[in-house]
Amino acid sequence: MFKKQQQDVFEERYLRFISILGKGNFGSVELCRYDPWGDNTGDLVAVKELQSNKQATVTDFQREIQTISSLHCDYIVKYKGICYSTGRLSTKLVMEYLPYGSLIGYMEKHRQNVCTRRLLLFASQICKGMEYLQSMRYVHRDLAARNILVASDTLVKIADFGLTKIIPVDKEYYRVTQPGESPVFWYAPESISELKFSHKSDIWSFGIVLHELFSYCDISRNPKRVRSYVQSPSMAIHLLNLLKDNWRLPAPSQCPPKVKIKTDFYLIAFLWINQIELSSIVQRKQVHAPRMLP
Ligand SMILES: CCc1cc(O)ccc1-c1ccc2c(C(=O)Nc3ccc(C)nc3)n[nH]c2c1
Repeated sequence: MFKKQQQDVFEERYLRFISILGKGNFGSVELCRYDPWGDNTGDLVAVKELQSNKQATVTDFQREIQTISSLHCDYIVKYKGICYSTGRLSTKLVMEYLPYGSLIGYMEKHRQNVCTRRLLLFASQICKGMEYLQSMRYVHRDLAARNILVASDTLVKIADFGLTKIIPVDKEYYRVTQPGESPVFWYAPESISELKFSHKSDIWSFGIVLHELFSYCDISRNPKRVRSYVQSPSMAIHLLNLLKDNWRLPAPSQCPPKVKIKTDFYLIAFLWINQIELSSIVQRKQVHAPRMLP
């Protein structure tokens, strides 16, 4: 079923369940310790098990494993391997464990200590992770602060590749057949209206992530027009009409003037399209880029 490399295969008998980390696209994520010596010195890992055996989900899960195992980037959560249950009744995806959890939870806990420089550092790391994904012709399709994980106070990584698709060589976009649970608030207009996904729609989602970042992931700071995250079809139509009337998310109120780009808060995403390093614009704007910015 998968190309097996020795270090990729984990033995179920050494995978010790610790706790549930969360529930994502068609699977729950568990914190486990892979402890072959049985002395609690093994590594902590994040494990996703396929919950349902619907064929379509099995195929999606296999695609997720093929996708994540082909990605090697400092700003993307690292694949560690797979674990077959006895009798191969189920397969588990084993990933590196990031101890600080999602960006949303991190901001709730550490918001007072996160300055503009750190937000720009996180934005540039997400940007670089997405540039790498784009270079591999992948479209993430679910880029949102909830799918950004925090490895340390100075490092974030892109996670959850359950909806990721590869753009065919002869095409510029991927069109999905069924909408599924659509996080429309992060969707570009063409993704809402035509289920079309491309590098450009990922960049649109990146713009929404920037808004989340500079709102410190505080949902109460969203404009009244699109407060609810309800994924109802009527919400999708409402949002699409707003966007067609050229309404855009305003830069968050507490966004520092130095970062608030006059033309459009999406300028940072524009830099991505043109492969311009965020750090160069930050320096040009005399925004004191964090020392950590490469
Ligand atoms: C295995 C599922 C998956 C699939 C994929 O394609 C890409 C990434 C992941 C993934 C998802 C979640 C995590 C986590 C975490 O949730 N960590 C944490 C830490 C602390 C707290 C409070 N909550 C949470 N760590 N590594 C993770 C990798």
